[in-house]
Amino acid sequence: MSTSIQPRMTQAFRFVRCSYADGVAELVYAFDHGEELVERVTFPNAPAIAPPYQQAFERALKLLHLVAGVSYYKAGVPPRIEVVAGPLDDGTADLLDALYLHGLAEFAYRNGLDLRGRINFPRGGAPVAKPHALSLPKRTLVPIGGGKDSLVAVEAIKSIGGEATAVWVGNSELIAACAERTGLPTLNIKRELAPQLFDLNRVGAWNGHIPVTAVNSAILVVAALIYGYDSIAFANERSASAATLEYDGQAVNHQWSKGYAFEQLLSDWLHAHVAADLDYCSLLRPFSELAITRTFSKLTQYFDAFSSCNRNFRILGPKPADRWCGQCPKCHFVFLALAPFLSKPRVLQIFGRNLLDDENQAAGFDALLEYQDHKPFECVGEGAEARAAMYALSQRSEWQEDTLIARFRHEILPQLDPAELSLEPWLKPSPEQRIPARLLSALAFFD
Ligand SMILES: CC(=O)N[C@H]1[C@@H](OP(=O)(O)OP(=O)(O)OC[C@H]2O[C@@H](n3ccc(=O)[nH]c3=O)[C@H](O)[C@@H]2O)O[C@H](CO)[C@@H](O)[C@@H]1O[C@H](C)C(=O)N[C@@H](C)C(=O)N[C@@H](CCC(=O)O)C(=O)O
Ligand SMILES: Nc1ncnc2c1ncn2[C@@H]1O[C@H](COP(=O)(O)OP(=O)(O)OP(=O)(O)O)[C@@H](O)[C@H]1O
Repeated sequence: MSTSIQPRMTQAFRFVRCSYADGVAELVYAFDHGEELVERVTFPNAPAIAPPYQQAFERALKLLHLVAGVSYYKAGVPPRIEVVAGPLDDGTADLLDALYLHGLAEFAYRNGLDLRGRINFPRGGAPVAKPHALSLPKRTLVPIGGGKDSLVAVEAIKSIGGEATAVWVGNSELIAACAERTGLPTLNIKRELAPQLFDLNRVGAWNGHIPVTAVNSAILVVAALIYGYDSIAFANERSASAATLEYDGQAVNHQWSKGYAFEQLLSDWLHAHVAADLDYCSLLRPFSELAITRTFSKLTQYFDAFSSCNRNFRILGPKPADRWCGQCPKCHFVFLALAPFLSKPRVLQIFGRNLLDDENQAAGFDALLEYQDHKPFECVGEGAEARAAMYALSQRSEWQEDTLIARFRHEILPQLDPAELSLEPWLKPSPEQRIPARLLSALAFFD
């Protein structure tokens, strides 16, 4: 298939319509009045929507349409945004304005664009009546990403006997294997991007990172109403709220839609628009990456199945041969963050190599430490926690002589304040979280 659209030359991005039938949601977009771009999300074995859930479902579907549009909008970033169904109520417009501005901040920074003042969803629609509780079944959708964080969240919920389903979006066999390994019931939702998007990329559309966690979240809100769940528990860590860098007075955070600001916006929006008893939260919000890797280090049953390397999750591009590419910031960070809590042979067994004994990886680890570089545009912990992990390894005889640890000791450590290198503060939870009362006792799993 080919396309005649020149997205960078267009005047308007249009949310044309969305529909749902027989488990398939169709989300339709267009630039100006050009050809339609249709994304499909398929919910397997979907039962008919129960009548009391109908209004909530329609609102959730509309939100999914608006959120998933970010993949296409970014191809052209035209000056106008139009919603054919009519203007949004102010609360919905606020959510979308924030999501597109902050969720595309990395995209804008890397493409030399400034989206401030450009993203204005049409507003002024009638306010919606606040929804009642729907008496949703007391069970939880736990999204699985194939990496350590969601597996920790699963085990925390299992530890309190919570009823839960492991759910994932997309076709990843790696995620499917992790989901099976949890022993929970599983649910795999399919997502098919409009095929023209790949053609647009080939002919020079704007391209870059999008807030994909927001898209997955909106899909799971729809799923909660189709299948009947009262909560969606992501595994987004505290460190995800920290900006990757500041530029021209704006925080640029690769992980914005994993951060606490987005969690609060979406959770409030759901209570105001969808159902008083549908909770959206992150179970790992109080914890740093290091607190999570410490907990994960005890979950040995997943060591031969998980991978945090995002190259596994490409739709089109090449994937690593053996789960860990060993070259990317996620591989670097997870290696570094797990190592303080495991024996060295265990770490090398998981990754199949010693990334800290390879001088070619120096620049990658320097970026994690924010040494002569900024934090990478990836889902990695804060610079200060990477420095604490590196310091911990530099004090252990089995790691001390490895090339990059030795370099850290001689070159970088003398420039650091020893008072800021302890692991301990990173292992303490912080108070910020939106976890519903029913799941709060799962936090004891991290003690
Ligand atoms: C897997 C991955 O990291 N993909 C990013 C990569 O995409 P690439 O071009 O290398 O290949 P594909 O993944 O096959 O994508 C092909 C094109 O499709 C478009 N696209 C894809 C998915 C989507 O949801 N929307 C899309 O528009 C896009 O044009 C692709 O080029 O580089 C892209 C450009 O920088 C990124 O957009 C791809 O990121 C995916 C959306 C993705 O799923 N990334 C997650 C692994 C990810 O980054 N997760 C974050 C969560 C942060 C958040 O706030 O949500 C994280 O782990 O930190
Ligand atoms: N394909 C997916 N479907 C559903 N949820 C996903 C998917 N990919 C990631 N997520 C969820 O998004 C959140 C952030 O993803 P992230 O990659 O940080 O977590 P992870 O894969 O569990 O762990 P890691 O940090 O080791 O990669 C997690 O709750 C994860 O379950």
